[in-house]
Amino acid sequence: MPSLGRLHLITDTRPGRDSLAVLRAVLPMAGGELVVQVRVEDTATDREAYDLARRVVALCTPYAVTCLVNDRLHVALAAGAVGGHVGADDLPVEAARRVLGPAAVLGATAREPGSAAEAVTAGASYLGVGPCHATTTKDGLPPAIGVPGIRAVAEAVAVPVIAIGGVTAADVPELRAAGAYGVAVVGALSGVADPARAAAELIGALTC
Ligand SMILES: Cc1ncc(COP(=O)(O)OP(=O)(O)O)c(N)n1
Ligand SMILES: Cc1ncsc1CCOP(=O)(O)O
Ligand SMILES: [Mg+2]
Repeated sequence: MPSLGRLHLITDTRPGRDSLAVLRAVLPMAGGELVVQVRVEDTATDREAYDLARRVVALCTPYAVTCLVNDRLHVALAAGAVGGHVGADDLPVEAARRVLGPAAVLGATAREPGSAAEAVTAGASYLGVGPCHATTTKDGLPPAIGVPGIRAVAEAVAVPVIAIGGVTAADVPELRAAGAYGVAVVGALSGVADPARAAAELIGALTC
């Protein structure tokens, strides 16, 4: 299994956002710490997801940056991604692992220690844990678990914990102190004037 980067850039395909422009800005300075997760709206067709994933894989390959696909594991396989990410409404982790195979990177969402440990037993290679803080990026999320919630999961599992939800570079020191390995962000890179600079700040905080 390839070593996992600490900064997970999740594509923002909401209207008015340009996820490929953000990725082009971030890739040249991110080095091995970047993971890109292709995430499309639920209303997107598989063809749209596949087309975006192919473009993201093509952009990531020259930089040896890991590309994952959220939810749609057939798209991950078809597009040549390194793996995928599943949550409670997606394929169960053990089924996702069977689909992707033993060598793939497979992320699973968790928000408390019990389900986190179960996801690892079922084959997750990392956990996306949150929402850490409140966020407007996704509707219908459960309450934020805060840094203590991240710590509780990190203490319960031996795989990398990736904190998600309203995370900025300023949050990184206390998240690392709580046991988080890395962070996954949408708005902290997509909603800013200078994504390359924002990524440099995040990676600096994650690797110092
Ligand atoms: C790294 C990471 N963590 C959590 C999620 C959320 O996945 P899920 O709960 O399945 O919700 P959707 O993203 O599918 O709406 C994630 N995508 N990545
Ligand atoms: C997909 C997802 N799952 C939990 S929070 C979230 C969105 C994170 O976006 P942001 O980094 O902008 O808060
Ligand atoms: Mg999902």
